[in-house]
Amino acid sequence: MKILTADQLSEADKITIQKQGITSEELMERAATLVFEEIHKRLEGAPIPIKIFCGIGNNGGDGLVVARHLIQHKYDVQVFIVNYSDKRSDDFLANYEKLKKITRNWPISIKGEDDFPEIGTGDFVIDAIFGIGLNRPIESWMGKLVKTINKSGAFVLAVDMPSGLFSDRVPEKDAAVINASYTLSFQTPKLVFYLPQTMDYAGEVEILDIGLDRQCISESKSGIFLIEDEEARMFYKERKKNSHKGDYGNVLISGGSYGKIGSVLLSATAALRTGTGLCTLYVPKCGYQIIQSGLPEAMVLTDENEEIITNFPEGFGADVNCFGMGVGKAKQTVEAMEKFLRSVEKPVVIDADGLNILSKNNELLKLIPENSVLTPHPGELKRLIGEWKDDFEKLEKTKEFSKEYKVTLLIKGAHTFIISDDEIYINSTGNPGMATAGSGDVLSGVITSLIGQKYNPVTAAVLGVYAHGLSGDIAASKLGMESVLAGDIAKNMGKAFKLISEDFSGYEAESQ
Ligand SMILES: NC(=O)C1=CN([C@@H]2O[C@H](COP(=O)(O)OP(=O)(O)OC[C@H]3O[C@@H](n4cnc5c(N)ncnc54)[C@H](OP(=O)(O)O)[C@@H]3O)[C@@H](O)[C@H]2O)[C@H](O)CC1
Ligand SMILES: [K+]
Repeated sequence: MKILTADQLSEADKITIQKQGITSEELMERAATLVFEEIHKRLEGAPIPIKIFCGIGNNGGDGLVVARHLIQHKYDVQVFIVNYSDKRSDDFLANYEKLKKITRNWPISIKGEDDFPEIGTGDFVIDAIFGIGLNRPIESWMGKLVKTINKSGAFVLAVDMPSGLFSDRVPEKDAAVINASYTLSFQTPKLVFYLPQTMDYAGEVEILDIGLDRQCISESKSGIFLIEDEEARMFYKERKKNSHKGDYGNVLISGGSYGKIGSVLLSATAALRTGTGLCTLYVPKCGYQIIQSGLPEAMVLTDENEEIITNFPEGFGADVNCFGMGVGKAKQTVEAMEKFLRSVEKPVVIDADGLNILSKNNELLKLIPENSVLTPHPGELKRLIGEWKDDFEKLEKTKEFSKEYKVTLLIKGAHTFIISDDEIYINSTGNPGMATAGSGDVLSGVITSLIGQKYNPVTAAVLGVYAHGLSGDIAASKLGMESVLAGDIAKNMGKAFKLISEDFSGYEAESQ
């Protein structure tokens, strides 16, 4: 799903009104009715106290529409108008009048701290103070109101955006921003729902299709995409009946050192479980028996050194190479990596210590073949591209790096970002159970495997991250998050691809 900016959404808003021949009030009614329906579906008429805080713009207008429907369905509702200015929007005013006609319990105006209501843990708060129209930090008594709501312990549902959260920048430290439990957002996801510094404000996010003009959305220029089941299925290529192992890639994974042979074993297991035809590992001598007995399906080549990699096999001719997990940073290993980079022409996958070697030996960067995939976690990324001020700058600097060296980079996290040139793909699968040793080694194996199966490297990275997360979700649904091991992520890969290629209903049924 495409991610649009606030300006693009406002534009789509106008074009929709024009093309569909509706008024903006009708569009508000449509959007906010969907919010009501979602709430009604969950509350099923429960008599809990609902407090709706409405601003005086269109986000506030949405709040008034939701209030009207809830009252008409006999919910216990009190509306508060956060009366910070006289500049009320037309649609706010129209809905204010409509609300007054259906209830004697008129909205209460809040003009300062003295008007703040008591808010308790048992309340259901709807935040409709500001949406995508926020253009400056929330200040004075309004800021205190936001902080009071946050401290109340009530369940907070944000309409479109948590108030105080900008769609295009990170709030200042101590800024007043609603900490929503749940956000129902209109039409497209917003980038800030997925960035580590801002994602917690939104809580759980659901996107409501409010029927904005499809053509306008598809023509809106955006380089940011949320990757969900639909996209993953689009990328997936079925295995042909008339095929053999040579069609699915000859992969060489080089890595490991004494005490870290498990990293390569995990990568290779993941590559084979992702469908690789032939998998060879290049490891120090000490890894030979471990690999042969741990993964008989893999072939092993050993370095002349017992404990570290000091060389790179010449003329092996793999379809794709992966280098780095567990290799350490010894001088001879750096030389081996240089030899590796000089000897390969096709895109490679570089992970872990391979990345740390690159950040310490910048002259190697220009040797990386075009279209290669680099898979850093945030610490490794920082060593590669330098410090960043905030998540937005992190994205910009990563894009610059990607353009300069013509590579795809991952930024691993709760939502892994895949960055290639000017495009950003945000992954939607995965869970905190995957924050475990070796999880990254498995991911490198999956991406390497997909490149070997002739996916282009960007698609391999996007689909690989998605499948890795989905496999982790399957593992967590069986084992519980705490018990997920990296090996479980590799083990469930087939099931993940089965879901991607078939349909997701089975997974939903199983995880309940
Ligand atoms: N686009 C859609 O798909 C639809 C959106 N809807 C809803 O509309 C809001 C956006 O509404 P808008 O009126 O543009 O903006 P807000 O309600 O978020 O804000 C209202 C005005 O408040 C002023 N402002 C901004 N920041 C602050 C602040 N920190 N303190 C005080 N005042 C502030 C600003 O006006 P100024 O003239 O003072 O700059 C805003 O314009 C969207 O989020 C949806 O909820 C439709 O209902 C359906 C379609
Ligand atoms: K809001």
